[in-house]
Amino acid sequence: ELPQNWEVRHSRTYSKDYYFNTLTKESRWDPPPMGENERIRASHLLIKHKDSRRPSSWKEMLTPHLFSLSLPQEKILRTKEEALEILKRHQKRIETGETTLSAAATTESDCSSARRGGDLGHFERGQMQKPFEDAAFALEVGQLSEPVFTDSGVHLILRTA
Ligand SMILES: N=C(N)NCCC[C@H](NC(=O)[C@@H]1CCC/C1=C/[C@H](COP(=O)(O)O)NC=O)C(N)=O
Repeated sequence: ELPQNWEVRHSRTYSKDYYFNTLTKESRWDPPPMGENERIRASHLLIKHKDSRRPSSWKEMLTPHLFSLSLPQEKILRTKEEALEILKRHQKRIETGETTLSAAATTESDCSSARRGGDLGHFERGQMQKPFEDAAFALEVGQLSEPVFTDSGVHLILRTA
């Protein structure tokens, strides 16, 4: 059995079989391992903090700062610890069924995916920051992660496919 999009082909030049990926057009002599280019789908709720790689978000722009200069992208000032506390409150509300990850992400996530209920679409290994990828690929479909830290901030991840 081969991962999705891979098939066995025969090389007449070398008179031996090889493996061809009909999607990426890649060819290999050795069979690709199962689960290597597995694609999953996930949504997330991201709470950023002052040390995030991009410490600003659509939400900060909408928060009316009466007396501060309305800079194009307000800087997020909360600490990483404060971000974790905020995320843990959302985690509890989702785990108790009081809300859903999608509803919480829509209003609370600092990622632009908030407008899609946190949906990041399908992705393979190699696309997301490693801590996020490892956590997402370890989830069963329908399972919610514990808080995950990346350079973006602190995430809750729900694997959806
Ligand atoms: N394929 C899809 N849908 N988009 C490309 C994702 C690129 C990827 N992004 C991430 O790893 C962060 C952590 C997990 C989700 C994610 C979302 C970030 C978080 O916000 P930011 O730190 O960028 O301001 N917003 C968008 O990229 C990366 N390699 O940087």
